[in-house]
Amino acid sequence: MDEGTLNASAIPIIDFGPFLDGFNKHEVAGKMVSSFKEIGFVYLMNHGIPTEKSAEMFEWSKRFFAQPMEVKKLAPHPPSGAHHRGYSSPGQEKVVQHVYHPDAIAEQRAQAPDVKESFECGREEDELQPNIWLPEGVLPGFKEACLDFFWLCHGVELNILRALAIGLGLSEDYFLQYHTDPRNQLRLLHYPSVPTEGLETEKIARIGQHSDFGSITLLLQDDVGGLEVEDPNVAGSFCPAPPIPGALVVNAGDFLMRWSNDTIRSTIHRVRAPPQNRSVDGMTPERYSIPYFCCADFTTVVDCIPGTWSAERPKKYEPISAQEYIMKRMLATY
Ligand SMILES: O=C(O)CCC(=O)C(=O)O
Ligand SMILES: [Fe+2]
Repeated sequence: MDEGTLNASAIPIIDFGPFLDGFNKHEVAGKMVSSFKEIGFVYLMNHGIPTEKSAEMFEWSKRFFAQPMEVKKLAPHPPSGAHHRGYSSPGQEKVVQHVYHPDAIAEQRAQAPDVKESFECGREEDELQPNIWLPEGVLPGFKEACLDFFWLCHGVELNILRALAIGLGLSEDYFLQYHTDPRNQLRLLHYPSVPTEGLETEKIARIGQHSDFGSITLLLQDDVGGLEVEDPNVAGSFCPAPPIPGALVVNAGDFLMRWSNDTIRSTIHRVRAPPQNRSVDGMTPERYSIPYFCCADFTTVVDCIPGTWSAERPKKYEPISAQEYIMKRMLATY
């Protein structure tokens, strides 16, 4: 692995409890924004997702991925990334960073496919990207568990957006006006056990380096490890973001970077072999994670927030339509 100048402790651990109970909102909000400005990631404790709820969701994820391939394919992800729902088998999706030409995408995919499988869902009423479930009677309870978890994460998202607004000196509900019609995506990820050598020699990837597209991402990971975050001061140098029991990893996506005129970072990250060699017989153990991608309403035009730009510090980004940006990036991954 690359030698980073950051270490695990470079991503601050913040107790969100005093924000939620109103005891010390401004201090928590300030710490979160500082950390988003420095590294784009935080570990949140007391975030509002009860431990038993995340444990249950991981159990459902394991049950889903343990189904035979022909069963999982009964909820098939469509061939295009524009309808990002249902099951994708290993190699079907390749996450890329601002690569849009089909030949260039094909080349990256051939070099190192992402060896992961995933299941994506949104809210049930999303008419633009309808959910794709297993047929009735197959894995009963799975759909309800996913939808419950989707809404639980949405509540946590709104609280984090409130804190970020306060930390940026805006009114508490500033970002809420752009998050009224959730186009969010709950993703179950399973990285099967693979030869460690393949990961080390980069012939295979777990997830290639990328920034997230939306406002913020909430991420739960199991205890295997392997998530790495780019050192914001040294391009190409990565440090581990190891699992911390009970913590929710929260990172800023491209929209927050653009809203804040590049003061908040949408940091590049990837998943590789876990830092401690955990191979057994040359195989890296399987890994499960659950990201929840929070997106701005598709009608939003994401533009630099007043106060983040001036004659001396011009806007770095043109205003963009949230829907167009998300679609452009998703199309490049399938
Ligand atoms: O599996 C992980 O820990 C990270 C996944 C991720 O970065 C993504 O799906 O965007
Ligand atoms: Fe990501």
